[in-house]
Amino acid sequence: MSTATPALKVEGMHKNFGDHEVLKGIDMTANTGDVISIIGSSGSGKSTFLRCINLLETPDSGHVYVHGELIKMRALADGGQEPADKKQLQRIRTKLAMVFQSFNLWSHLTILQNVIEAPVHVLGVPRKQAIERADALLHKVGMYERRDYYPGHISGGQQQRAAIARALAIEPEVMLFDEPTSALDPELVGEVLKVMTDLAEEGRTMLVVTHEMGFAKGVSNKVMFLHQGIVEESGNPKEVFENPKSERMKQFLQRDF
Ligand SMILES: Nc1ncnc2c1ncn2[C@@H]1O[C@H](COP(=O)(O)OP(=O)(O)OP(=O)(O)O)[C@@H](O)[C@H]1O
Repeated sequence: MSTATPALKVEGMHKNFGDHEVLKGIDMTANTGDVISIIGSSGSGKSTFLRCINLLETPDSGHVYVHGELIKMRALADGGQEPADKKQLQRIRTKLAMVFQSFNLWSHLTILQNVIEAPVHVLGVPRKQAIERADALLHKVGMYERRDYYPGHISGGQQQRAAIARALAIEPEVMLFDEPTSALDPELVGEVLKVMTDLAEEGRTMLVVTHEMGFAKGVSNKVMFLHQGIVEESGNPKEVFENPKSERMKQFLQRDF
């Protein structure tokens, strides 16, 4: 058992949308190098959980620690909460890179410009140095040849690989992937999963919301199965897929993916 500070720790996360309680107290620990697949049926709260970690959505309660540092929140009169320290949040967000289902590249910027945007304008990296690093990352994801293209002129798989290079460019401690292959045509899924598998093998810490059971089973070292906003089952993929304990997990696995 590792005694090192976890890369990411979540305690008791709750989130409501109106009367709908979407997250009902989620706990999670990601150690450095963990690749955690978050699986579950549509609407179980997977994306909401990921978005509450980097505060794209504000959790109603719960604690998030990034490398031991608590993201400070303050209570609101209506019972919710909000980030208490904008500067801290901005700094912590640079440690948590997000890759979205729909890529979210800036359409008016070339691929290279997309990748250097945050390093230059948020982190203050000198432009020349940012370009050198971006070029190396674009090589890594097989997108160097397309560095001067605009997102609208390349395939979805290429856009997603560029988005992964953009996420890597801030040198994050944890990468959050929100269904990164769900918007892709089936023939383009493999190229993105290949890049993600390479990152996993390099020892990157990754949380991946996914419907790709091959990835969850074969690449991740931990699996978290959400059902109606609770962690119904979690463990290593072998345990969870080959010897599921909960009836819900058994039913989920019988589905046709
Ligand atoms: N901004 C929002 N406002 C209101 N309801 C929301 C919002 N975002 C999510 N929800 C609701 O919260 C529930 C969980 O959604 P979420 O996207 O987290 O599920 P999911 O497990 O990621 O599903 P999927 O696999 O279909 O993406 C759903 O019922 C959804 O309609």
